[in-house]
Amino acid sequence: MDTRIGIIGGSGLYQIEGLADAEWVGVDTPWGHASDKILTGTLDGVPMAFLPRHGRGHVHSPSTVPYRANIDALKRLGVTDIFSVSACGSFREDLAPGDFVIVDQFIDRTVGRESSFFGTGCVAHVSVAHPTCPRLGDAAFAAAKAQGVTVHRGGTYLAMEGPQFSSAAESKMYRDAWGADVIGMTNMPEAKLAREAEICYASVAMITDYDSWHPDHGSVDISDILAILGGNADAARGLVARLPGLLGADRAPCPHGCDRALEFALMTAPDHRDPTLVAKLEAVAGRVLPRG
Ligand SMILES: CSC[C@H]1O[C@H](OP(=O)(O)O)[C@H](O)[C@@H]1O
Ligand SMILES: Nc1ncnc2[nH]cnc12
Repeated sequence: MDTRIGIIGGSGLYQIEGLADAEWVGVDTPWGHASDKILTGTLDGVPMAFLPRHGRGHVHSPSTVPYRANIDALKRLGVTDIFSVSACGSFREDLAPGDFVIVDQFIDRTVGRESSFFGTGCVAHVSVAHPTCPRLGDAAFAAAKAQGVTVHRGGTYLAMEGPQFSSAAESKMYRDAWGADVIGMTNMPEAKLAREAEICYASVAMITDYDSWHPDHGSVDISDILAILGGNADAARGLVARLPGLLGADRAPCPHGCDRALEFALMTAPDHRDPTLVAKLEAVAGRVLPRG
């Protein structure tokens, strides 16, 4: 199988440079429009697909990002491995603004977002006990190190609904009682949907602030975040540019099974499946859902 790397760029990362045969392509999905067109091309001989999560010009809020359409569109383009890049607040003194964290766990506090491709007429249960792919995490960590940024391997990302930032009480609870390391508004349900679509997923958190718990730092403020993001954009693009060289063009099956997540996940008996939903699932679950 061939590698195709998908990059979902978060706040401050709306395009990447250096792709050969670069082209912004629109992809139709049964889940609606993706956040934007997708920038396709190759880098070091590896096919790439870049999607700005909020759209160019930052049109979508964390709550209105079309997460299902985004993952479906990347799957349709043949993406095998997704790297998410996100701005995040920090709950730890040693995760300082400007640092990168390779997230490996999530606490999902989002509400009211469509968080599954499956449902009535085609029920499936995938495991997200380990929601990120260690192979991609290793690559992101190595790329960040080579880029010269301060990077931390592993951390728990609390996904909140937003768009408002947390209260000081929430911030302290997430940190002290729940043990979260970083906070953002977008990696859920994105990571869950990538797992359902059998795409490996890793998350690079760019720390922009100490949220609102730190006694020596004021409450999180968007102007501080933008200043850090501006300084980080080149490092994020440099990290991305190193990924094709680390992953290579040929892809073996994922040793952690991300690309076989649906193997035993389907619950609905074949003769009870809703043909309309099954048709919508063609891209993300066609491997395990043969159509008559
Ligand atoms: C610009 S601060 C808040 C905003 O930034 C993060 O988005 P992303 O994960 O796409 O980088 C955060 O989750 C909020 O959506
Ligand atoms: N403190 C914070 N809370 C939620 N999302 C963020 N994105 C960047 N900083 C954040």
